[in-house]
Amino acid sequence: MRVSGNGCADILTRLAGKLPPPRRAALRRLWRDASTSTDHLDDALVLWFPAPRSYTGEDSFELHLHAGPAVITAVADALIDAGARPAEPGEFTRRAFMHGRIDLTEAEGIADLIASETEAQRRQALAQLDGGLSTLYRGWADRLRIVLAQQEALIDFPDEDLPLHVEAGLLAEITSLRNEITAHITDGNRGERIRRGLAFAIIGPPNAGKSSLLNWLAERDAAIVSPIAGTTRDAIEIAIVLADAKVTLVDTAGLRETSDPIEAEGVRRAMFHVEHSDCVIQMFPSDELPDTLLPDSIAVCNKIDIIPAPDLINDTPVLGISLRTGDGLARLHAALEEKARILTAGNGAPPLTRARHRAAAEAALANLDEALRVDWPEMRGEELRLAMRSLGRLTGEVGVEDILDTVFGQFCIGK
Ligand SMILES: Nc1nc2c(ncn2[C@@H]2O[C@H](COP(=O)(O)OP(=O)(O)OP(=O)(O)O)[C@@H](O)[C@H]2O)c(=O)[nH]1
Ligand SMILES: [K+]
Ligand SMILES: [Mg+2]
Repeated sequence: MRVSGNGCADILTRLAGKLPPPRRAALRRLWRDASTSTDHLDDALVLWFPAPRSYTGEDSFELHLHAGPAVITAVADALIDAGARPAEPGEFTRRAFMHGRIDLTEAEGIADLIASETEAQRRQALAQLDGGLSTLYRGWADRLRIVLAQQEALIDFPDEDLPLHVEAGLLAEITSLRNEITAHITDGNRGERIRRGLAFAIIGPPNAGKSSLLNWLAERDAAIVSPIAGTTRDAIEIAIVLADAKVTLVDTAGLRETSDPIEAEGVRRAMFHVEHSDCVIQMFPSDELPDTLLPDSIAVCNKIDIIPAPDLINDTPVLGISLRTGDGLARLHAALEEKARILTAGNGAPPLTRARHRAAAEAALANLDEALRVDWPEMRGEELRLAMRSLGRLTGEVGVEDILDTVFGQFCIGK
C-alpha cells in the first residue's frame, strides 16, 4: 500500500511507531494505534520517503503487507481512521506532475509502460518516460522563445535601426522549426502504431483459406475452417506479436455477391477492415486467381498443393503457400514480420505517440505557417505566441487543466 501527501509522517507513526530511516526497508509491527499497541494488524516491511525524494515529490510511505483481503481491509481502515483517503486512478502520477517531478509526456510514458504488452511498446514507453519527447518539445519551445523575443524587439523598437539580418534570421528559424515539426508529424504514425498495435486484415474470396491462415498464425483453432463457402461471417480478431510489434490479425468473411443478408453484412465488415487496417493480406486459392491486386497489399496464393502459384500478377510478386502441406509458410511469416518492421521503424528520433501530441503539434505548425505569411510584426508576434502555447500544452506547461483528467484517468488506482 502506498500513501502520499501531508500528514504522512503522523499516519505512519500512528501505525508503525517511530519513523524508519528514509528510503530503508524496516520490518515493523503494524497497529491501529501503535502508541497504545491497540489492534495488531500485520507485520510488514515499511518504507518512508520524505519529500521531495519520493515518486510524488511529497512525503510518502509504502507498506509491504501479507496481502490477504482481510489484511488489506484492516490496514486500509486504520489508514482512513488516521486521516488518509483512497487514491483516485493515476493520482500518484498526477501529483508527481503537479510537483514538477515529471511532465505530461513522461506521465503518458508511465501509463504506456504499465499497459505495454510487447517489446516495441515497452521500449517506446521507456524512452518517452525517460524524457525523449520532452527534450524534443522543450527544444522547440526554447528556440521559439528566442524567436519571439526577437520579434518583440522588432515590435517595440520599430524606429531603431535593428539590423536587417535580425528579421531574416528570425524568418529562417521559423522556417526550420516548421520543417522539423512537419517531419515529426508526418512520420507515418509510427509511434501511434507501436502504442496501439498494427492491424493486418486477411481478405479474399470464400474458401481461399483465410481462416486456415489465421489459425496457423495464431497457433490455435481460433476460427472455424470448413469446405463450405461463406463459413466466416463475423470478423475474428486475434492479437499476435510480429517483429516485437503487437499485430491484430483480422479474419474476414469471403468476398462475394450474396443474397444472404447475414453473409452480406459480413462482407460489408470485411470491406471496413480493408479500409482501416495497416496492411491487407489479399488471399486467393490457386484455382481462382484475381484479375487485379489491391495496392500495397501482400498477395498470397494458397493451395499450391493443387495447382502451382504464378510468380506475378500484374507485375506484383505473389507468395505461393499451402496451408495443407506447410509449403511457403516460413517465407510468408518472414514477409509479414518485414511489413510489421517497416510500419514501426523510424529514423531514431522519438516518435509522436498520441493523437493529443499530433493535435498540438499541428496547431503549432498552423501558427508558424501563419507567422511566415503575415507581414505585420504585431500579427506575427501573436501567431508565435499561439504556437508557443500549443508547444506548452504538449509538455503540460500551459492551459492543461482540461486535459489532465483524460491523461490521468487512464491509470489504475495506486499508480
Ligand atoms: N488443398 C488445400 N485445401 C486447403 C488449404 N488451405 C485450406 N484448405 C481447405 O479449404 C477449405 C476452406 O478453408 P477456410 O480456411 O475455411 O477458408 P476461408 O477463406 O476462411 O473461407 P470462408 O470463411 O468461407 O470465406 C477448408 O476445407 C480447408 O481445409 C490448402 O493449402 N490446400
Ligand atoms: K470456408
Ligand atoms: Mg473463413
